[in-house]
Amino acid sequence: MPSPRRNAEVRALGALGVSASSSSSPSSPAHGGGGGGRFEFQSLLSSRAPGGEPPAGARLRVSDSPVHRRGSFPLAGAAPAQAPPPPLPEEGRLDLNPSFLAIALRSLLAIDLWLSKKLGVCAGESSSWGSVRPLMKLLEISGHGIPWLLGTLYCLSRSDSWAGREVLMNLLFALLLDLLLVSLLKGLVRRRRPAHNQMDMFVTLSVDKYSFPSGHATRAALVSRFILNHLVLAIPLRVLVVLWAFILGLSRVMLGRHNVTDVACGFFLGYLQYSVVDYCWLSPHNAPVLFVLWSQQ
Ligand SMILES: CC(C)=CCC/C(C)=C/CC/C(C)=C/COP(=O)(O)O
Repeated sequence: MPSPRRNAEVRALGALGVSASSSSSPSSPAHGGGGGGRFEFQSLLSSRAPGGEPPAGARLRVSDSPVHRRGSFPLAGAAPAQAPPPPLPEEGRLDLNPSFLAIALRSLLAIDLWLSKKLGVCAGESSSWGSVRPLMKLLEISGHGIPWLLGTLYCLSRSDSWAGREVLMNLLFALLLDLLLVSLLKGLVRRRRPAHNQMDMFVTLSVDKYSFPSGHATRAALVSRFILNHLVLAIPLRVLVVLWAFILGLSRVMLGRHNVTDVACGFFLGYLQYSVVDYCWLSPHNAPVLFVLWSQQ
């Protein structure tokens, strides 16, 4: 009997449109293209007995491709192959032993793309929720880096208390750290924005052609955590801050700017960034240079 684990792996790959062993087109990235290799799940399916006969658990046909037929085992009950197949040459063979983690990640990505497309209801004027698009774009500006940076600088210049200056200086540091980290990650990961996105965003940096992680989501999580921890607000206002962050994140997917994972990871990153800011909290004691402007007045 094939082990349940093997069957599950083969089924999961089938669901993803990947056959466990097949002749693949070199140009097809979904089939590990670029190298023209075949996916040969050797360790899954070819743990043969020393005599060349496959173990009972390996009597599982996963592909009908000619290449695989040559190197695979027949279905249980079918006539056995006349001679054991010659081993595939090492060169040019792409061994792929997908772990459950890899399959889970691929499945997650497939779900991510599907869900993001479904939720992208404001991606264009003609989309099903196209009439809400202007509102979503307004929300987009509310989480943009420029208003937050300029707003913080303005408040800093007007602040007349040390406590206020300290908080604002740390908010400025948080916003700059966020811009830096998001730009670095976008440049490293280079995940393209969804195909249905229209690139009509208000002032962007060059890395903003990439989508992972969502800068709006990191900022929303960072700023809302910052506000909740450093401003004394009535409960309804606190709820409003959390709602703003959540809706801003959702609007990124609805506008077609991001996939769901870009936003989810963005929220997580922004949450972590706040912890870093809190840990490195700047004050006139540990960073007097930053406060020197005011001490001279
Ligand atoms: C000081 C400095 C370099 C300011 C630049 C501010 C700026 C242009 C930020 C870009 C904000 C933006 C468009 C982020 C993209 O957000 P996603 O949610 O689409 O990743």
